Amino acid sequence: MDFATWEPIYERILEDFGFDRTGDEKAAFFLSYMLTEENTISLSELKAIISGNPVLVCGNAPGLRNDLSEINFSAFTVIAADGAAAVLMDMGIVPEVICTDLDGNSEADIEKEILACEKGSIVLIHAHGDNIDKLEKYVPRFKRFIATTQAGPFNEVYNFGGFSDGDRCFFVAREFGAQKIRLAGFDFEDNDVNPIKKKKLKWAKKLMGT
Ligand SMILES: Nc1ncnc2c1ncn2[C@@H]1O[C@H](COP(=O)(O)OP(=O)(O)OP(=O)(O)O)[C@@H](O)[C@H]1O
Ligand SMILES: Nc1nc2c(c(=O)[nH]1)N=C(CO)CN2
Ligand SMILES: [Mg+2]
Repeated sequence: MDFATWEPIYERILEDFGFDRTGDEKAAFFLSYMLTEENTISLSELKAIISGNPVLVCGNAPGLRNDLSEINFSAFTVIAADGAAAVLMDMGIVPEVICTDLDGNSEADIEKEILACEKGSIVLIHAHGDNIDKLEKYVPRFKRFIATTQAGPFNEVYNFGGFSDGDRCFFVAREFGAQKIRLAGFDFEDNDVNPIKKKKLKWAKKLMGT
């Protein structure tokens, strides 16, 4: 999605949450300074594993494990949203792609994302106004990654659309030409979550058009 299309949606999201665009821009700038020639993954590598392939996008709803029990993993490129990566790793599956803002459920989950990266996952690390501390702490531990922002893209900091980890996975699958997208671990109506998460799920549902 080009930024001109995303920007009005982004502005509505900022207003709804009371988030500040400047904070997102500062975080994106901070992340951009952590990119080197060695730790940057090219978009062509990402495209090569998505384009023309069926993609399984995994959210981290409580039903994820159950949903995954029906999946033939060899038929899909797997894209995992933050905590969903840890669930997959615990099942012995290394997702091909992970979208994360590094604020998953626990430090143990982040360690599993770092391990997945070592085992070949392409990790899209997302900068926003509320995760600069996490970027500073964990980004140096990722061997290779792609930097993303929800504000304006610049240099090698990309915006493929989407806000929370799950809907960003979906936008990445679409942007890079997935042949079809199957969802696992998405429960937009989950009431067993805090009010902010509830609002994020409401936006995810809207953005993913379900
Ligand atoms: N019922 C649900 N509870 C939690 N996550 C869900 C649910 N349904 C779908 N998801 C998706 O799973 C993604 C990963 O969830 P998880 O709780 O691991 O990460 P998170 O880091 O807290 O998410 P985010 O940072 O995007 O708020 C979310 O971004 C969301 O889009
Ligand atoms: N500024 C800001 N942006 C976000 C935030 C957040 O807490 N603050 N959380 C997200 C997904 O959890 C995605 N984007
Ligand atoms: Mg997260």
